[in-house]
Amino acid sequence: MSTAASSSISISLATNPLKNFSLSSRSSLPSASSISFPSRNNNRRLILVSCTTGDGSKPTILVAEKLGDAGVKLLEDFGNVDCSYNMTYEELNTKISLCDALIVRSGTKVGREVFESSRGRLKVVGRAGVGIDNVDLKAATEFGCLVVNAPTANTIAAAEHGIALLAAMARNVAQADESVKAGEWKRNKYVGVSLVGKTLAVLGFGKVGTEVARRAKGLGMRVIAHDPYAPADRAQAIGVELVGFGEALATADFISLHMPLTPATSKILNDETFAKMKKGVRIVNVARGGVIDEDALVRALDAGIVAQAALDVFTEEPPAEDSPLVQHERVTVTPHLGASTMEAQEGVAIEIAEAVVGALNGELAATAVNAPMVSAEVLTELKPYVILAEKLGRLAVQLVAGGSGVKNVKVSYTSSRATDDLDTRLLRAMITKGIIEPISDVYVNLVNADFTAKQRGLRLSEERVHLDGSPENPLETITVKLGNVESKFASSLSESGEVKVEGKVKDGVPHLTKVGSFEVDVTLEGSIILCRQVDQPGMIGTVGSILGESNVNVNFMSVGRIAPRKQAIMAIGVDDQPSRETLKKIGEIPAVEEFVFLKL
Ligand SMILES: NC(=O)c1ccc[n+]([C@@H]2O[C@H](COP(=O)([O-])OP(=O)(O)OC[C@H]3O[C@@H](n4cnc5c(N)ncnc54)[C@H](O)[C@@H]3O)[C@@H](O)[C@H]2O)c1
Ligand SMILES: O=C(O)[C@H](O)COP(=O)(O)O
Repeated sequence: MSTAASSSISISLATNPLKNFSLSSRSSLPSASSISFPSRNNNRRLILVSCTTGDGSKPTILVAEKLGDAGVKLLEDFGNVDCSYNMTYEELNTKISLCDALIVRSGTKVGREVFESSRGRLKVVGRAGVGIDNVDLKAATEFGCLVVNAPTANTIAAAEHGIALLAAMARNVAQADESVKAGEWKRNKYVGVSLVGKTLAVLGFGKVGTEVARRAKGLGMRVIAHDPYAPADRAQAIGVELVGFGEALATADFISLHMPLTPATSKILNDETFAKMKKGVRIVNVARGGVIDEDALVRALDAGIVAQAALDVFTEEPPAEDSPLVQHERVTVTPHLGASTMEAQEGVAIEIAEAVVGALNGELAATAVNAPMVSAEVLTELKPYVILAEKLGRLAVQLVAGGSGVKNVKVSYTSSRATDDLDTRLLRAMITKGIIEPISDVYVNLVNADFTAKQRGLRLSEERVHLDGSPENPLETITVKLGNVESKFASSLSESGEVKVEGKVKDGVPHLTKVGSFEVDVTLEGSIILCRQVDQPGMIGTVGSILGESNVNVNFMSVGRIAPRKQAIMAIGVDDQPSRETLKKIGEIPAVEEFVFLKL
């Protein structure tokens, strides 16, 4: 048992002390213990999103497009795997309500209807590849569904395909092949152009763009690149000059596209931008069809601005058979083969299977697309604070009369470390989870916490307060205050009228250290009974006996008081849920002015 004196004397108590008690619980909630944390030496396991199925049954993983055998095997070792290729959108929407995870490539649209039809069961979408333009990320986030991709395993394959198309286009390989097979021998017609000494503009200097640039340098080309987000030193290191978009267009003999399809890059090559290119430019696209206005490309080909194009990707896949672009004599096409090497497909399958299994285990792969990433080291250090954050949110909301009225949340983090060192996204998400879940049937995780808070009109403001002292711990205290609410336990109100709870981590264990203006000290395990009483001898014994008689195990007790024989708060940690009858007996102790039972 520990006793703490209140640091603040001015507590406003109701003139007619409330004698109330309330049972607040939601036993079906996922508990903080379902969150798993990475070991320090496993860098791939980075953050948490509680994706576990909850009832202990094996998860069902729907694989909607051909996935390499090694990946399927990994999935089968973990869950029930349903490989259903070539489903219609309607079939997918029907099946999805029975699935915990879905794995797709670029050929499956994962729209809002998929998340709606899953009715909350779908916890992770794995994109076996890079581009996630076929997944409705906004809808996924709203539904708390994690999206992971496999961003690295097909980089080389895509770059090699880009180079293959570049060389094939320059030397008319596809056209000449078709001609010879048709019985012709037209050596003069298929004279090509050389690559050496020509300028290649790489648009999108990310993973694939960089590998294309490296290979093009090896072919003796001058390589420039445009990418507003690429670091200059990476370009410099391989002898590539980063230039503005206009300069890239105006100087390139060849343009190779390697940016993602986003609202900003959609139809980035259009009538206006084609007009700025060198006459006779040649274009390769292994990124996404949508980055080119395909009608404008046909016009530019016909006008002689673009001499040739080599395309692996199209706005609609497959494109219409009679597409003037596909049928154009000076256009070389492949059916989205960039990632299609044996090696890349095995790699992608393993990469995505590991990420999906990790997510279903309650971890998050380093390749999360719609959730913040926190390094393994930070996560390990923050682990007890994450639990503290959720429990403080859970306690605070249960202290509010009619908890659903909570709109204003103020969170204060004190730390003796530099305040900008503290990444609070994880803590904020867990406080939100703690506040929202006890008063709704919404499942909150790291993916949808901010969205859910916004949707419910919950305004959460955070402040980081620097304390002098040893920066050994990432945090000293976390305080959660709920403003503009009425409390069902008047003593939990701060001087400024907010429901206030404060906690800290002691020896790795989260503790409640303050309620309103009263200091307490109780571990945040099991459930808590808070009693306000007139401080007098025998109170602890009286309450302890009532609980003991009902076989309720007390794990911790703490009393915080204003002054001897004045108001005090007794915090009692209990392992078991007391019956209503037991709680009623506590409420009937004459010195008890108000009390509340809170489930963690
Ligand atoms: N054809 C295929 O089979 C195939 C295979 C792999 C990748 N891809 C596609 O290739 C593209 C690139 O893949 P990656 O792995 O290199 O991705 P990446 O994220 O590593 O690189 C994309 C780069 O594009 C840059 N970018 C974003 N907006 C831009 C803009 N407006 N202008 C210029 N650059 C911009 C980004 O800063 C980033 O550096 C993606 O669209 C991906 O889907 C296609
Ligand atoms: O974005 C990608 O990874 C590529 O376009 C590959 O797509 P795929 O998985 O459909 O081959």
